[in-house]
Amino acid sequence: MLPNVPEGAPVLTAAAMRAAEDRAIAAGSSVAALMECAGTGVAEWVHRLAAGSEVLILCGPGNNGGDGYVAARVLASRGVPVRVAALGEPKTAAAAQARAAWSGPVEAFPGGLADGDTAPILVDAVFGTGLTRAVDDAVADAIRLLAGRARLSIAVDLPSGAETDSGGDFGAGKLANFDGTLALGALKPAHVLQPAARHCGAVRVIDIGLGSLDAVLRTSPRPQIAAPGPESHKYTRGMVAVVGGPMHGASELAARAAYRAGAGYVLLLTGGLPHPPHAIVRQRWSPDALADDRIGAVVIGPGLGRDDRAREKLEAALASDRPLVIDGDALHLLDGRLRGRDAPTILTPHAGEFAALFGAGTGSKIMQAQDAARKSGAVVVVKGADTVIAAPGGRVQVAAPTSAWLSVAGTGDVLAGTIGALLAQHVPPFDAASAGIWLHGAAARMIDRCFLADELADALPEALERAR
Ligand SMILES: NC(=O)C1=CN([C@@H]2O[C@H](COP(=O)(O)OP(=O)(O)OC[C@H]3O[C@@H](n4cnc5c(N)ncnc54)[C@H](OP(=O)(O)O)[C@@H]3O)[C@@H](O)[C@H]2O)[C@@H](O)CC1
Ligand SMILES: Nc1ncnc2c1ncn2[C@@H]1O[C@H](COP(=O)(O)OP(=O)(O)O)[C@@H](O)[C@H]1O
Ligand SMILES: [K+]
Repeated sequence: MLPNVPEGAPVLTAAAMRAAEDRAIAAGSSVAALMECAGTGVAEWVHRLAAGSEVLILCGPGNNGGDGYVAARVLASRGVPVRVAALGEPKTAAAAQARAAWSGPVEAFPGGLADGDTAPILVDAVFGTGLTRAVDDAVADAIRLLAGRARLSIAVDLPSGAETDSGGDFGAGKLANFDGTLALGALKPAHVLQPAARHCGAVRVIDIGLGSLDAVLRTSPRPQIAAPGPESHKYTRGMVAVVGGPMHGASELAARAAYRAGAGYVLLLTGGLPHPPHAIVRQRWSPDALADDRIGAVVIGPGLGRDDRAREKLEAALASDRPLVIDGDALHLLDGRLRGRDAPTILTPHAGEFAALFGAGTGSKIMQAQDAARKSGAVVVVKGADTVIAAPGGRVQVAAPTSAWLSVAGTGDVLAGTIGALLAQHVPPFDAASAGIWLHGAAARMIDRCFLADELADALPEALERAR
């Protein structure tokens, strides 16, 4: 049930890490002192996890390798059997110093080790945040082979070959899968962005003495959502209007999810005969249906269609002063129409909808989401296995990885309804998006097997219980 990365934690790019390191050094620390902290922290985790088994540490030429030498020395001093294999000589002063303090032998890597001469515990300290170009095939192949054969594999700071800021793969599809990654000082984007994130295993942060970190980017925190009090009634709990269209199932899912996420009243504007769940109030669409002041949020897009009638509904929703969640089909009809809208607006595109709305884009998913939020003036949720939430003012979060079982039809509709429920309770739009994604992900993690989107909606109350 625990997420694979810490929640509400700062996420620093390679440049921000260097700046934090510079600040620590200006305040009296040194690269060697930070490396000593990092390597000792790694050794403490490995000592606990190795339970006496032999550890093989692969060291690269930079400071990531330096961390590896420190860890080797500390582990050996605690009686753990350790072998070290290095990719060449250290190129930095701190790494050279760390290697000089390691009194054991240093084997050549990849060399003979590529044949699979491994140990039960494999520690990858080959490359970290300093990697700026593709890793040689022989090196990437060897790390993958050794990690695959180990009983437990741990990456120091990052899986070697991960691109720190974009989560890309400098290993040309050869990144190894690790059981765990020990992030030094702070999380980096590669711990939460795909494809790198899926190679990290469980990520834990080691404090290396950088002090408090002021990061724009964070992982989404666990929200705190209060249970209704005695003064609550159905309208104070939030009234959500879901604007439906020809694909009824999608808007039904959004409406059901809105209730399950705590809304007090859900209005489904499609018409049709009553059918379960009867709590959903069904009304025919009319352009003045959104005039009801009690409506706290409108969800539009799931099952809306893309015809003239859909356009007319979207126009009415945009013209209203109600907070909006715009998803699915409605995203395809937007055409820059958000301009001039003052009420809170949240866009929830998946990658295809995002590209259709904002173009192919360059830079990391985080930068693209920030850019889209700035241009549109809306909170933008770019969905996927690494969901990014960005606000027009620059605030940005990445959700902790959840469950790949979410990759099934209708889960986006459930998300739109979930966010709508929080928005209708006057939660500010960025926080409503963040909390909605957390509840959605927690529900998926709790089921943790193949499910229907309906079942995901029905698991939301249990997720709500965990957000108190
Ligand atoms: N920031 C902090 O606060 C602290 C950071 N610390 C640690 O430092 C790490 C960052 O260290 P780093 O900057 O020395 O870079 P690192 O990741 O070891 O790799 C770069 C080295 O590899 C080389 N190289 C690059 N690409 C290559 C390739 N394709 N194939 C082969 N070689 C290649 C490159 O050499 P080049 O040829 O480019 O001169 C360079 O020598 C960070 O992740 C953390 O573990 C802690 O110790 C203390 C506090
Ligand atoms: N591989 C995956 N791992 C984790 N979450 C995923 C994955 N694929 C999709 N999701 C999540 O599932 C939801 C799918 O939404 P969407 O693509 O709009 O589906 P639909 O339109 O069918 O409802 C999003 O919240 C997305 O983040
Ligand atoms: K590494």
